[in-house]
Amino acid sequence: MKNIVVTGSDGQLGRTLKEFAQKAKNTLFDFKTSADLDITNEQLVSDLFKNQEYRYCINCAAYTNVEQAEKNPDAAYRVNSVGVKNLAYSCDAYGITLIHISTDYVFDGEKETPYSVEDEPNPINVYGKSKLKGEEYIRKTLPNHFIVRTSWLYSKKYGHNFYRTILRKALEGDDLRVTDDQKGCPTNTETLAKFILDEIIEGKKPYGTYHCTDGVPMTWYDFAQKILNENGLSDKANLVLDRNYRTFAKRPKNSVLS
Ligand SMILES: NC(=O)C1=CN([C@@H]2O[C@H](COP(=O)(O)OP(=O)(O)OC[C@H]3O[C@@H](n4cnc5c(N)ncnc54)[C@H](OP(=O)(O)O)[C@@H]3O)[C@@H](O)[C@H]2O)C=CC1
Ligand SMILES: Cc1cn([C@H]2C[C@H](O)[C@@H](COP(=O)(O)OP(=O)(O)O[C@H]3O[C@@H](C)C(=O)[C@@H](O)[C@H]3O)O2)c(=O)[nH]c1=O
Repeated sequence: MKNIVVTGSDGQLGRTLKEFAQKAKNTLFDFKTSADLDITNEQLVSDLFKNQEYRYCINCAAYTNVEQAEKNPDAAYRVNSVGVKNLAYSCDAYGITLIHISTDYVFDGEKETPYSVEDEPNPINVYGKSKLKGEEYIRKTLPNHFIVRTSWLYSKKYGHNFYRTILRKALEGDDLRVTDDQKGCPTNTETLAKFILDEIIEGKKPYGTYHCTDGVPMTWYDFAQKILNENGLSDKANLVLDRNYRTFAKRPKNSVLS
């Protein structure tokens, strides 16, 4: 029997894992929302991990608001760096394997070709820097870890993401102004959940860093077009290419992961 705790379980990835967990055999899942377990509270994390017999911790908890992170870096670092450090520390103390999710935004986007796990990170925004720090704490303190970087994550059903924002705006009849100045691979949370459960946990991959995406590079504008097509809204919606779409945070021009 595998005992798995999932932190940040009310986010889009956490909720997808919860759905998949219903089909998993020989596995006991313990889903912890931010209200159940605040990963920034070292004592709470330690007390929980000490008293349970977890074999894995899948960390889906994160500060993911890229724009807000620029305005409130402390909040982003607290969750994405200090919170992750707390998890790594307690995982090490109680013999738990940490499966941690990271991001394409650890790269600066200056490379012309896809980024491999061997490429040197160099984040250009606060969110990316805070996530890289989290990765570094894990590598420093915990040998038994998996760091899985993904990109442009979306769920059609749960949470806040580009897919659901574009769909909502289109259905409300808003004009869609979307940039094409970045290239990345949109990734469905279902792909990532399967990778974690089937390939990492069941497939027994060696510890280390992995990239997991849906493997089809595109711009945000291409992605918006795809979302409209998929939902039969291409003719009705007004999608406009807007290279001046204003954002506070810098984002990597190319963050395609190989
Ligand atoms: N979204 C994306 O496009 C991408 C995400 N990733 C990474 O994938 C992982 C999953 O992301 P995703 O599911 O999209 O994220 P979401 O923003 O959907 O969910 C994050 C969850 O973390 C919780 N959380 C925040 N702070 C804490 C805390 N201190 N303690 C415990 N829980 C907390 C949130 O709870 P609450 O809402 O209550 O604050 C929320 O339920 C993250 O590591 C993210 O960095 C990587 C690449 C792309
Ligand atoms: C909603 C919207 C965004 N955009 C632009 C802004 C930005 O440059 C780009 C993406 O915007 P978003 O704010 O939706 O996505 P963003 O927050 O940049 O998404 C990122 O989230 C973090 C958590 C990650 O780890 C990354 O992999 C990535 O998915 O598209 C438009 O041009 N038009 C729009 O209507």
